[in-house]
Amino acid sequence: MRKIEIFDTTLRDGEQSAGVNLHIHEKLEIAHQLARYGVDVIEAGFPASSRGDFEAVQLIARQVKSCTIAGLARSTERDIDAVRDALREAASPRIHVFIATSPIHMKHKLNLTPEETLETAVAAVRYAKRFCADVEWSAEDATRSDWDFLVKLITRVIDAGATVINLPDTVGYTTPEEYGNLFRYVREHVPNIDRVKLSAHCHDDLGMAVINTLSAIQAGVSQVEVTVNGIGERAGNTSLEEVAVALAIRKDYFQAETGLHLEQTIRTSRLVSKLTGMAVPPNKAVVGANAFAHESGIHQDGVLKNPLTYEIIRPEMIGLTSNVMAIGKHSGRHALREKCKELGLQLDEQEFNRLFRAFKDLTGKKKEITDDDILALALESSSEAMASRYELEFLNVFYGQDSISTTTLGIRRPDGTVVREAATGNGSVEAIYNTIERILGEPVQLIDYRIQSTTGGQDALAEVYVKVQHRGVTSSGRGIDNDVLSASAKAFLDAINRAALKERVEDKVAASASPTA
Ligand SMILES: CC(=O)SCCNC(=O)CCNC(=O)[C@H](O)C(C)(C)COP(=O)(O)OP(=O)(O)OC[C@H]1O[C@@H](n2cnc3c(N)ncnc32)[C@H](O)[C@@H]1OP(=O)(O)O
Ligand SMILES: CC(C)C(=O)C(=O)O
Repeated sequence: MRKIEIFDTTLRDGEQSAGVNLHIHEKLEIAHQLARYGVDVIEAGFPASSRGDFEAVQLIARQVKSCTIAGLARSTERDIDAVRDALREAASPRIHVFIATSPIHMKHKLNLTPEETLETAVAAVRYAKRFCADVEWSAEDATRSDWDFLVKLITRVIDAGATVINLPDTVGYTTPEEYGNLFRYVREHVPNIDRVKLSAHCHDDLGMAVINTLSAIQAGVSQVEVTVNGIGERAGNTSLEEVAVALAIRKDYFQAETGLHLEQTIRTSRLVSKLTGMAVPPNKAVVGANAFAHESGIHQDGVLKNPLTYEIIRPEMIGLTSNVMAIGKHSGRHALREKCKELGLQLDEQEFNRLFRAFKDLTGKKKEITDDDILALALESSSEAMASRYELEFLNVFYGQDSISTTTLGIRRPDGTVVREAATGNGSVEAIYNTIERILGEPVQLIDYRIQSTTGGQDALAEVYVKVQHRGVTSSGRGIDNDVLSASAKAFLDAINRAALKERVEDKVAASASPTA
């Protein structure tokens, strides 16, 4: 099994993400976590770019001793001096120097001829080597550079003392096959290539950073430059966790492994997301919130029977405690039954079927179904509540600012007949309650009315509690709906149903207590 070294550049290239600016202590916290994760090299910053970056690299070099600490420098003595000074206390320092090698960069950005670029690169490596044994050299925009020119450059910088040669796909332009072939070409044509490690560094402009990096591994590179959550300049860099987990899961295919403690993956991802303020998209491979969430009934059934049916990565591998059964529109009975078990709900078959129907209805009205929603629906569907109920059949409310609220409402009686009535009130809720009273033909006194939303968000369910007195019996009721007025009507009817139930029980008790003739 080949060992692939992880060169993490979250603190340098990752911090180049637009809008990200890490405080020195945040950088240190990330560096400690990267060390815990087991990366081989931390590129801690670009010391010449600012006082803050210099101090961050210096602090990390002072405190993090289990990894190589690298600092980036342009091919100038001033930049190299800054890296040297920042890394003075590092246990294992690396100076990383770069220069662009593509025609467009040399001509338009550096204003150098290829020959001048070559001489600058060699001089920079030679200078860096005076202070540090470990010198990485990068050919910026290598994938748009002339391959024979690269061969010439690489040969010379190795002679000047480079220990690692990095060929970045700076603008995310290459393809997997092309990038692999570039490394094969360099390995075949650079005579002293055996003296160095080869490194890949990719950007995600065309969404191919990870696959290009994996292709480079197949072509023989032994170091990959990556960032946590794939953050970085423009569309970002190669995502560390995607490469690491791909190598672990497809060990059989890549025949390569990292020294990472993969169970630190989620913790590292969340820390970087929190400190950079860059949210991880829910569908992001490995670390996205949905990466281990199963929604559809057929998948949930499969995973409940054997997780391997739909899960190629075990959640524990990356530090999660379990997968997620997202209960929603596409869920089936197996998943709902499992959820009930998890919530401690004991339902008989009839109650469960009622709950399942109510749950499916709710998914038509509400995007996210929470545990509270299920608990509320289960209460509504219980046998006790279902016994001899008055049920709301339909409800129409007319409300206008300067007019009297009017309700037309239908109730299904326990014998199955539907009674319709209309009434007015000072407000919509009063109009509803007056209509129900009229249908019952007897007064119901409202003692208390409370409303709350069971869940957050715009599509939250309304939960109404009422206390009523009906035929001398006080009882409370509860109604849940995504409409406040329907929930109010349901709560009122629920309280009346419970009052009737109580009355019957009390009658029974009284009857059994009275002497028979
Ligand atoms: C592909 C990459 O990710 S490369 C790393 C990118 N990272 C950064 O740029 C870090 C943040 N940068 C900064 O803070 C600033 O750009 C600094 C401090 C580094 C430099 O700032 P300034 O001196 O004002 O220069 P500015 O950024 O405007 O221009 C870059 C200069 O560096 C030169 N340059 C670029 N790359 C190199 C190189 N590898 N070697 C030598 N010179 C280089 C450019 O040609 C330009 O030179 P010029 O001023 O003679 O035209
Ligand atoms: C400086 C190099 C390593 C780089 O970040 C790139 O080319 O993308």
